[in-house]
Amino acid sequence: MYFIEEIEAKYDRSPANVQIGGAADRKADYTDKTIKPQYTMKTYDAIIIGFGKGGKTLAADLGARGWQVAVIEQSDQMYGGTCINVGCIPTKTLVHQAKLATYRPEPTFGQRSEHYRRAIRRKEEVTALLRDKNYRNLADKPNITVYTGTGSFAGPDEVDVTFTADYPDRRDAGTDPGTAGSTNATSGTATAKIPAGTAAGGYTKGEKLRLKADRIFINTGAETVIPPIAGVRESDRVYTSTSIMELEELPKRLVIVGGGYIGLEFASMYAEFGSQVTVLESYPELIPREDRDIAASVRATLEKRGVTFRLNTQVESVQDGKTCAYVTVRDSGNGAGSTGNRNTNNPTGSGTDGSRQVLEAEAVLLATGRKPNTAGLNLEAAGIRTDPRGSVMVDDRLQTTNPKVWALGDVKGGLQFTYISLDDYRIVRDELFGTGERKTQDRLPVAYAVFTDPPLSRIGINEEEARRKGLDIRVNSIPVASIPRMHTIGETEGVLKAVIDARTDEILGCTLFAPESSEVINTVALAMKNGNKASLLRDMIFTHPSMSEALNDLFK
Ligand SMILES: Cc1cc2nc3c(=O)[nH]c(=O)nc-3n(C[C@H](O)[C@H](O)[C@H](O)COP(=O)(O)OP(=O)(O)OC[C@H]3O[C@@H](n4cnc5c(N)ncnc54)[C@H](O)[C@@H]3O)c2cc1C
Ligand SMILES: NC(=O)c1ccc[n+]([C@@H]2O[C@H](COP(=O)([O-])OP(=O)(O)OC[C@H]3O[C@@H](n4cnc5c(N)ncnc54)[C@H](O)[C@@H]3O)[C@@H](O)[C@H]2O)c1
Repeated sequence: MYFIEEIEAKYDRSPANVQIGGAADRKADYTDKTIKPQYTMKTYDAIIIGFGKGGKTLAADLGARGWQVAVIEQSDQMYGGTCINVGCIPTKTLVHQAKLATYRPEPTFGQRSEHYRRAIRRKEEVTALLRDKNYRNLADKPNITVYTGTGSFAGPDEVDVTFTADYPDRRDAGTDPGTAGSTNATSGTATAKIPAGTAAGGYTKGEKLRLKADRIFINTGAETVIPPIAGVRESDRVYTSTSIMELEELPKRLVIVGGGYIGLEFASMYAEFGSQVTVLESYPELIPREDRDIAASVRATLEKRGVTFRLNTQVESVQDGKTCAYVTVRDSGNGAGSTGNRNTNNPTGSGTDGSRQVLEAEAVLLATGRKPNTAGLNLEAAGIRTDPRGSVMVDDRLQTTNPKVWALGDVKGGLQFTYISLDDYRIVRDELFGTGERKTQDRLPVAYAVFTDPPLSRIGINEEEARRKGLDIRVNSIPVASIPRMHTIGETEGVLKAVIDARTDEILGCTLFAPESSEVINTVALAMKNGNKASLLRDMIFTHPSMSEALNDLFK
């Protein structure tokens, strides 16, 4: 039932000033004065659904230009979005803490667990700080309203907010006097406060409000894919990347389902914290988009840290026991690609049944991909179409199939990185205030980094792609051990690789599996973006001793 009907049915009366659905001329009869006409429609210049990177940057920009902006965020623990709260920032805080653990390894598991607990606390501090900062950055602006609630389309230019937290401030919706300004809007460690309003009253959790704007931006991000594995939803020991970072007990044995970005980062991190880690990947190859020599180097390095890889492996079920979970796995085909030490050195292995095996683990992490967050957005009501993967369909300027609505960040599919969402904001900004020429294709090539230890960073095409395309290339590869700087810090594992056009000297791609590569790849990106030749990096004067100076040799 549509919400206004729900309220009317509940109280058997019609609001005085409802402007929705032709109800404005209905008779007002509020005998219960505690009932507020909070479903009066409010009009903004822009509505942003989701507090992600692109959306929050856009909100601040529009606010600074004097627009009236509504930002709708479903959770008071998610101001600032995925990156700040459950993505890049908490993971990289933990990756750093895990690295610290390797400098002075604790002798007992108990001591390693204590370090892990401190690391989780540290992560909480960092995310709480940034969450609060992000909240204030928008909510403290006079013409930006942050609604803590779920956004859902009610029409082509209308969005309903269902409040998920009490909202005491009614400065811009208000018809009721009341209190404002002092209520803590959050729970847990974040302590962002709802700012004081000029008029007050507020909404309670579950209440609804309708907003209208000529420009609406969807920035609702993505959520973990929960694979159809028997028992995963029932088990108390199965985690997502979000929930495992709340786990305060270091798991002695951790099984990770999925060997992609999240799988590898968590495998590297938890191995350094002191867990015995097994990665289960259904695909026959690890990180299939990378050159095989790079994948082999990543795998060998993580195996040295104690990670066990099982490729071509299907997870059949997860069942909780008294002290651990039992993960039943089955090797597909001939098991080619499974790690050589399977069944002999697998720390989690507890028994076999033909090609089946049962692994024991204190925790199981699902790292099986992320899908666009569109459930509940009621996109059909606004004529917004999605593709077969559920991503909001956009053109190269991010406009959806509704000309009043744009989509930014993970929700529109494609590359899922914070800096892509930020660049989406730039495209929208250009569309609204610039020449309207900036497009999604303009940002290529895009670099990325997987924060294993050492990180794997890449830009452009790799050797195998170049050869498949029949390009005339020169491939340079050097081991990390050849870089003086790496000896000074005692980290000599990894490899650097560059793909260069043999005729034009153009840089086609670069992969760095090396310490500090998540920084150095940006230098290569800059050169590529500027159309510089490989000779620029070959002859560039870099500081010494540094990781960057390795580019002199790599681009020879
Ligand atoms: C564990 C992990 C590690 C990562 N590490 C990195 C990294 O190192 N580097 C990197 O670049 N990227 C990383 N990413 C990816 C990165 O976090 C995302 O690409 C990025 O945060 C996406 O931002 P966004 O703008 O799409 O929206 P998000 O930041 O996802 O924000 C969407 C917001 O919308 C809210 N929302 C959803 N539905 C509704 C609704 N109906 N109504 C109201 N609000 C709603 C959500 O609560 C959320 O706060 C990582 C992701 C994960 C999960
Ligand atoms: N450093 C970074 O920038 C960073 C870090 C983490 C995440 N992210 C973003 O988050 C996104 C999601 O990461 P992700 O690792 O969850 O997804 P992913 O798509 O990178 O990897 C998922 C992996 O799980 C495997 N898989 C799927 N179902 C399986 C099953 N049932 N059993 C075994 N294996 C299975 C897939 O074959 C794949 O290798 C990434 O695409 C990335 O954009 C970025």
